[in-house]
Amino acid sequence: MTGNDSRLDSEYVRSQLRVYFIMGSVNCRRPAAAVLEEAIAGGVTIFQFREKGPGALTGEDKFNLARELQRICRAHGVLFIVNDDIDLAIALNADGVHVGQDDEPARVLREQLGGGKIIGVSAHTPEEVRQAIADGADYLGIGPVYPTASKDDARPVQGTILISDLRREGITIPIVGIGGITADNASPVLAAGADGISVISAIAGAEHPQAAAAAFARLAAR
Ligand SMILES: C=C1C=NC(C(F)(F)F)=NC1=N
Repeated sequence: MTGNDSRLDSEYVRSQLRVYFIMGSVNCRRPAAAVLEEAIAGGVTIFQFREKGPGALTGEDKFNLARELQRICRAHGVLFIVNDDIDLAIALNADGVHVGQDDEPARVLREQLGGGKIIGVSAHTPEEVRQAIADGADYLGIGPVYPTASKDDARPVQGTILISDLRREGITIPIVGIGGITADNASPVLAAGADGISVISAIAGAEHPQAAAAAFARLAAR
């Protein structure tokens, strides 16, 4: 039994971040469960359920889809993370949550979620990074690295500069880059010092999600 505020080993978290697939029903061209099965077969290492935007499911439909996608992740040993919806994460005993700057700080969430859960925080500036680390985040989502169509209120595109600045300053917290990442532009994100790349439409919107995921897995292999 883990204590209410116990944290997973940082190196374990880092190892799981290589190919971070994020999606909800609105991102998929075909049923989300089929897309997730393909993405996992292609080699994604961690999944985030992010049911957001016009047409997103709510209530019981959202809960049922989340539970179906969690079942698929568990069947393949892939971590299942919930975006923003803490109550849903608790109800499903998800492996963790990912929150933005306008959500509760990581230390509060850790109490609510119980021990042994992963808490990821979006950070866009050095100040947000410092605060998230102080609050006990397990990893940071930094971006948008490139222009993105997946988030209509994205912050200004920043390239890989903040990622490389943090590593140059010796900040070692696990980091994933996010925002407009494709197989053609993923390598500079890893070269800048990110431990993984996170992807929505390049996999969810692909004609063949398994092949798309496999391309990222090849790029992200150590
Ligand atoms: C806005 C987001 C920023 N980063 C990430 C992650 F890739 F998981 F770190 N997920 C999000 N939903």
